[in-house]
Amino acid sequence: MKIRLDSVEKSFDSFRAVRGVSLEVESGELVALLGPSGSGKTTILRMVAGLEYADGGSIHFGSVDATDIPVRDRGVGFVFQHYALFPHMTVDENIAFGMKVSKQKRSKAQIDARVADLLRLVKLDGLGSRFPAQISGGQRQRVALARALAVDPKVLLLDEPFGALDTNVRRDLRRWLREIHQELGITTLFVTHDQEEALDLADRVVILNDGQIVQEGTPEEVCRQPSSAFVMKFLGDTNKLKAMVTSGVAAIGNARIEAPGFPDGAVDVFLRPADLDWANEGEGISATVARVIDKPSGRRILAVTESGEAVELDVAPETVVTAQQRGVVTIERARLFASA
Ligand SMILES: Nc1ncnc2c1ncn2[C@@H]1O[C@H](COP(=O)(O)OP(=O)(O)OP(=O)(O)O)[C@@H](O)[C@H]1O
Repeated sequence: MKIRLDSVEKSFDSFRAVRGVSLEVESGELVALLGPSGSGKTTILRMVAGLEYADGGSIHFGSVDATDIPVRDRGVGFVFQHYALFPHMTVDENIAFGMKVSKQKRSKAQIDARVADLLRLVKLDGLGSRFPAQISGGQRQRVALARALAVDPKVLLLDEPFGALDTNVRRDLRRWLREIHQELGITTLFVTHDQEEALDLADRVVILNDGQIVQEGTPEEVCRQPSSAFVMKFLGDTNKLKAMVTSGVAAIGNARIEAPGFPDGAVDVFLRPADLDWANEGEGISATVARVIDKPSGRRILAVTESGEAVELDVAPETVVTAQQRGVVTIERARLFASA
């Protein structure tokens, strides 16, 4: 089922939380809404769910205008970070709950069979008679997903479903969610403020700031072609350095970066740590090492340029470098944006 939002607006008193958001989620697609805290992600999801009404614009499910359809008739399943399971019901009973109260009548045998299928799907076979307090946080969120799927939703809405879990469990769960999505193909809208999670999981990422979409595209598109300094900074660690453009070329240290279309004058150069390297001499930005931090994936050098700007760069683990050493930061890739 395709979801289409057309110029959707939502204000709380005089505060415009969602400002003219238009968005399409194709049938079977998994789209992540990604943005900093307060950017309007949850409000958009709640409007799609029917838990909040839009002040303006429209929301379509397929060809049906769903804007005024109440939540129970929208055919959506949702999982929220703190949408707790019913503590007094077993895992089986939690999963069966939606089917028991649904308008669509099912026999006990049908419900039991469906619960068993879902338990297998979320890899919790054998845990059906436990209570929520007797399983882990990650397992609870898997039960919450099984419960959401039990009533065959047309659309699945997930709001930071793994937000309260630790990093390793989150990583496992998103791989698992990706597999389930591939198997079931339900149109899914996933809210997160975690860039890695969005890029790892989604077919398409929609980046929000201040209630507006600032960029959307595949993970590859938004990573390779960030449309603004905001997106560049939001998607991952980056250094911002000043450079001067003359005749379409930006000069930074003794390195030169193509700057087509930029007028002469100051420009902001954004450099990801992984797009920089360290050399004893050569073309680049002269700097002095302030600190070296060893990480499982390599070494991060914190350096200071001759003009006093801090630069962080990720280098291979075998790079020989020590604090106070002078050298050159070499540039493999850079992004330029008009000076802020
Ligand atoms: N019921 C409400 N009453 C008043 N203001 C609200 C209400 N719900 C949300 N807001 C405000 O609307 C803005 C957007 O909130 P929303 O929860 O959609 O953001 P978010 O991007 O999901 O943030 P987070 O990642 O922190 O959950 C925020 O400034 C928030 O304070």
